[in-house]
Amino acid sequence: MASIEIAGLNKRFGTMAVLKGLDLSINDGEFISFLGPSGCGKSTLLFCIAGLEDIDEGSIRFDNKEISDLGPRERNIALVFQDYALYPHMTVRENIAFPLRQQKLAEATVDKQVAWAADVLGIEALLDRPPAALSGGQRQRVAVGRAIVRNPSVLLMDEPLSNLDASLRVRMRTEIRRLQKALGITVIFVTHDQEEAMVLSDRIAVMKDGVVQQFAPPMEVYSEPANQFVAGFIGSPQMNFLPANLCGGSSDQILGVRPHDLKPAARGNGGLTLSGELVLIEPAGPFQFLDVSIAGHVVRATCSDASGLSAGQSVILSARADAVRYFAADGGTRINQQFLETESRIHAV
Ligand SMILES: Nc1ncnc2c1ncn2[C@@H]1O[C@H](COP(=O)(O)OP(=O)(O)OP(=O)(O)O)[C@@H](O)[C@H]1O
Repeated sequence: MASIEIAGLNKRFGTMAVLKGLDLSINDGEFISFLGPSGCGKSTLLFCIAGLEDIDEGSIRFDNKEISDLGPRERNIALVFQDYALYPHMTVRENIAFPLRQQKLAEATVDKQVAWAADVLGIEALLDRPPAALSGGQRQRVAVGRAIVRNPSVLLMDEPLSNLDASLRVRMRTEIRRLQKALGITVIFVTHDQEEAMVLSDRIAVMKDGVVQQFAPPMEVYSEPANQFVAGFIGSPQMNFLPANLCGGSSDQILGVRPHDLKPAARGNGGLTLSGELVLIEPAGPFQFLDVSIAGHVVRATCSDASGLSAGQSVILSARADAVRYFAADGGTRINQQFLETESRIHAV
């Protein structure tokens, strides 16, 4: 277990700046996700923490000790990759024991630690099998077993679930969270899957173009996004964005409202009211999504019963005032402004 302090971290590949002055402070025992679109620098940041990539400027501290000049083996970290990287010619037992044998620990200690890791992960029955005789989920458990067997200070995971099918991913993420809580270990988890980051993490670092856009607990990132990029990246379906002046606001602002907060209504309900033409009804299990065209902008709303609605008709959509967010049209920074209702906010098609 360790706390991690990253300050002023810059990383370049040739002339390309990939990490740009990153600062992050991670508490001992926290589960942190690095989340962002492909190429934003998540894996590079993870590899810098692991010692697999050198940094150009800045510092990385574990428990207040500078480690950026140490090699990977001296950092007491463990890495789990997407492809598990198990040794095919070794049994599960030998795979898990491998990092301990490299440390030249006594065989009795190796046996005890392997038995402990196998017990924690529920894979005792698999110990004598080769990796080829395991399912994807079992291989993933073995990779985690090999990572935790030497009690690392920090567990670094680079998209560890992305090779698994959807239902197994959901099961394995619950297991990873349970394991992390049981061990109290600091985990950094790289993913581009926002749902995975939301359910697993104590805090999420949302990244774009080598810069951390926001570092906060999942619900804060969702409800109080720092900027339009975060607001659009977190939440599915994506937050609706409209020029604020369409709804009586300022022309240098963008108004944002989530589909789940926008519902059809017989008339305005005192919050944001929009009217437009219903273009599409999309069933989504217990509710339906409605796509509504408003002055050339299609917004998405949610409805629990669309039986009285059909494409082509006019609809009124309503959201509570406190569900509305504002962003600067130039740069996207969040503007901390309350939605104030006025008649002019009702937009007729
Ligand atoms: N060894 C390297 N040499 C040169 N450029 C690199 C190297 N590794 C990564 N990059 C570049 O650095 C940028 C960040 O890559 P990185 O793998 O960190 O992104 P990522 O957010 O993890 O993306 P993904 O989700 O696709 O894995 C990308 O533009 C990538 O092409």
